[in-house]
Amino acid sequence: MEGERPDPPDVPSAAHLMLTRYISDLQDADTPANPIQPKWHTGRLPNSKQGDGKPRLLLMGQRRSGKSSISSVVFHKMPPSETLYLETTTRITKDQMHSFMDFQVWDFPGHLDYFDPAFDVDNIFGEIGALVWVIDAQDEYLDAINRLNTTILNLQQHYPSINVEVFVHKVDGLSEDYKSDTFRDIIQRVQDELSDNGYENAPVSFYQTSIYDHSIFEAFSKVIQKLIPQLPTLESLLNSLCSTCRIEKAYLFDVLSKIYIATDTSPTDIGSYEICSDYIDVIVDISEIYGWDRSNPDAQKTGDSSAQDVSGDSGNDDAESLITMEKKGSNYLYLREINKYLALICIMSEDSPTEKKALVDYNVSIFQEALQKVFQR
Ligand SMILES: Nc1nc2c(ncn2[C@@H]2O[C@H](COP(=O)(O)OP(=O)(O)OP(=O)(O)O)[C@@H](O)[C@H]2O)c(=O)[nH]1
Repeated sequence: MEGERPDPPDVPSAAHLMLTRYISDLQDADTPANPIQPKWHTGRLPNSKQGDGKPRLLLMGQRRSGKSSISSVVFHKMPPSETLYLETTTRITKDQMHSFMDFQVWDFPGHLDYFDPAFDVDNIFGEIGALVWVIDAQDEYLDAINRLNTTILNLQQHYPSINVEVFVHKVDGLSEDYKSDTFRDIIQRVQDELSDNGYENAPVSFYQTSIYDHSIFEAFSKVIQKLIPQLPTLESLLNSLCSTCRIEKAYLFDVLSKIYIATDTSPTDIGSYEICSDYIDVIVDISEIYGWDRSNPDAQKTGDSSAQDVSGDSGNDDAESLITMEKKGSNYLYLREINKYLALICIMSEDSPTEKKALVDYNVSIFQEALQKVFQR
């Protein structure tokens, strides 16, 4: 299950040169090197009144479309079946998330008209990173689309940089044909309305989601990724790690929410995300039983053996690192806790990855150092 970090192995120089090069470039890592501004909102929130730069996600949509369920399942680990007993939301519910980055999730009651002059529209939309609009695909959705269209058109006039993320939700109960027809129909209706009003390139994206499978986590991963300014740097680091160690797919996960904040740029499929996400559950369960409270400074001072860094790496504040190799069909999974919030999971299909484990360990530790410079916290 766990292994000690070995002495740096005798690796081919090209292998670690590639990653160390990224470290030396990292002074600029906060700002993507590309001078072209990304078309999505980067979470920097230049208009932020508080200037706290904490992206805010708004959850909006019709009554009973599933907004509170999504927030409870993704951010509070509520089992999906328990959402049946959620009460209707009557006031705006604000959740503060403290994870690899701080952000807020605001859950809106379904019946509110946000553009009513009684509301301080600037206070609601002035500082947001993304608007997640939830449509119940099992219900009559024309009203929902009309409201969505009105909202997008309003936003386009006053806050054109806000990402609108449309979740076509509750697709679990639909047949494959009906599901794809509904999805296409919704996209068509929104795009027609936008182009009729001259907004061809509005930042609107669509996802099929359900709280009963991994789709909601995958969709949220993509929403959150657009708010991470360092995303291009993270992707480059992961690409480099994959090519150096011949890893098929690497994900950087936020352990608690199971959102992946970055992956290498090879094609993603939901199957590999599911395997990794289930694996995180296993690790979280095991570390709840056998883990230790790393925030306890006394334990380190007294040299309590239960609080030792399992990696044996005593200079590292985010000390615990966990290495696992497991055979899953023909694939192997490698997990390493990167810091308090993040874990790296790699999928490999080598015949015998144990032979190159030292190389992977070494490169992952370099990746870990690089990441600490990208995410200061
Ligand atoms: N089948 C299915 N049901 C879902 C899904 N997500 C939510 N639900 C159900 O939808 C119902 C309404 O969910 P809520 O989360 O309360 O909806 P809401 O949008 O917050 O509703 P308001 O608070 O009234 O605005 C609950 O019974 C949930 O169990 C889903 O993905 N699939």
